[in-house]
Amino acid sequence: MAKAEIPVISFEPFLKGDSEQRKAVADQIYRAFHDIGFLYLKDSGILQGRVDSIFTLARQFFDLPLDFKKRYTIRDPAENQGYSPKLAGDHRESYEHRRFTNELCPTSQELTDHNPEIANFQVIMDEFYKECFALSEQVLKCLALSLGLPGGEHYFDSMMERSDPQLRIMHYPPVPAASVTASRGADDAGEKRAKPHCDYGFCTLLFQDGVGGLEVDPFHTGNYIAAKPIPGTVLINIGDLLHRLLNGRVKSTLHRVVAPAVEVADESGMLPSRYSIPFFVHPDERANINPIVLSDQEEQLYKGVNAGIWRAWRTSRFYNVPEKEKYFLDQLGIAHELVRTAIIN
Ligand SMILES: O=C(O)CCC(=O)C(=O)O
Ligand SMILES: [Fe+2]
Repeated sequence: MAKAEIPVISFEPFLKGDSEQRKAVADQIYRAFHDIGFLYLKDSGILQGRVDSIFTLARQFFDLPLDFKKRYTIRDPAENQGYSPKLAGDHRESYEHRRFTNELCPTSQELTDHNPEIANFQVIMDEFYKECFALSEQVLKCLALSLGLPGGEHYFDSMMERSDPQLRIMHYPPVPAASVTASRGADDAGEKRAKPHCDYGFCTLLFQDGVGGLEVDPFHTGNYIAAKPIPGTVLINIGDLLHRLLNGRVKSTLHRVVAPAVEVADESGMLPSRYSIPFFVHPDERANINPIVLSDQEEQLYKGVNAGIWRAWRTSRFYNVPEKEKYFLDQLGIAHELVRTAIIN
């Protein structure tokens, strides 16, 4: 069994090196995704200053009055754009930003009326989005290169050209330490901020603040390990759709977010808030995700699915809309299979 440790990989030789160096990085990346489904990428090309400014923007946005934020509430789970107040079971609020659809994005005028410091929300989100998008394309190239997929490193190009990933800014509000102690069960690491789940797209780039709490269950045995924030890195993990497309070669791994230890409570008994910024990479919604087999002996482990219906199914589930969830699941025709984990979001 592979070691339960999330590796730190430098991307620089891939970005600046010759073909041999690029292949060596691609192989390290594939190995990490194969073994554990998570890795930390350093020297990714995304500058820390850019990451810091998006965290500042997130804090400013979530500090706005709830009534104001609710004006931009997500209307349709399949569209998945806009603000989302705390959902049952989780302790977080979020805002989703897309590439092509941002009707629920507050304008600079609307924002500055409330806080003169938050101008250019959309511009800053769009710029960060572009950097995350470009990095995710490079990471997919690594997988294609390492596995020798048809078309070489361009294997994913057609699936990404019109793809519409989602950049989420997320705020976990402070938690009363007393509630964490009260809810702690024998095998419970404390009040959960995000329940255990696998991501459902191709892969996720995650930026987190210094508070910590993200945990990963590498072998789905219930033995969670901490995915601590490492400054200057991007944490990247595989989602269910890429696990399917690569016929199980890379792992979509369970993870959750727990509250900090009660010892770090402030004098009023509150545990600190937390901010995180995931970029969920989804392929073009028209793409058919047909598990790839690389030899005559290899069997397809999963049925092919349409990427758009898959995403609509999983977002309906995430936002608790059971009738839509059932509708899209029926269209996929995979009810009998219900992915590899019992717990999904
Ligand atoms: O907040 C985090 O660190 C992780 C959040 C997460 O896993 C998710 O939103 O899918
Ligand atoms: Fe996640």
